[in-house]
Amino acid sequence: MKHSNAPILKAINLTFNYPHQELFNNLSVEIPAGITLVRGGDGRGKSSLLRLLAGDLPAQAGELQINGVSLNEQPDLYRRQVFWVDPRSEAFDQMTAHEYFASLHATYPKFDDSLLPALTEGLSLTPHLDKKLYMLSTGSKRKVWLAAAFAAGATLNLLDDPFASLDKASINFVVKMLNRVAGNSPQAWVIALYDAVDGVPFTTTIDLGD
Ligand SMILES: Nc1ncnc2c1ncn2[C@@H]1O[C@H](COP(=O)(O)OP(=O)(O)OP(=O)(O)O)[C@@H](O)[C@H]1O
Repeated sequence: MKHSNAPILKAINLTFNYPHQELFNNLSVEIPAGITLVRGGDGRGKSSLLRLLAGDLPAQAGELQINGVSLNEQPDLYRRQVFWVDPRSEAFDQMTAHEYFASLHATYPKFDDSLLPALTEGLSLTPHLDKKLYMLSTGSKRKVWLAAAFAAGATLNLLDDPFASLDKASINFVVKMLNRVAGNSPQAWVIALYDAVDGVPFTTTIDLGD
């Protein structure tokens, strides 16, 4: 048996539709280690698919498993394997970035503080670490989520439009980090984008159409 080739996430016959917007009917996908691109035009359901995989949006039918742990049967254990933040979240607004990072240890036992100085430096976040998140610009707040993702050590990492609102230097840094984590074989990274970007080593594409 080649365990290393087993998919990290299995979605089986997922169905999710909004009342006036059909999105997914019996969608089955397997996500391996490495970087998976979820691509699609405006409104094709990229964000909704990430939220479904995170266990944030409940599917109307179907099954999700990460390394054999079922979202339906063991929701807490499933969610602890996932790093996901809705980029527009205001849930952590009263925390500083430092406090937010510290709060993640409870959920992610592999959260690696030793990575934070290089991550915050690479994303030019260092001057903002002691500000409450509501004080940060959209781009800086998105950088906090990105730094957290790269430090969390979660099995499945879901990034919604990770280059949005970022300056060029930070985009280059995120591309560099994605190249680094692409080889972390127990980890899967799922990245929702309008289209592929140069320099990111995608291994799999889930195409939601234009
Ligand atoms: N809460 C909701 N109620 C009803 N329809 C919704 C809701 N949220 C999203 N939709 C619709 O579902 C579709 C998919 O939305 P979603 O945000 O998942 O798409 P997306 O591919 O991420 O698009 P974008 O990149 O434009 O955000 C869109 O047509 C959107 O208008």
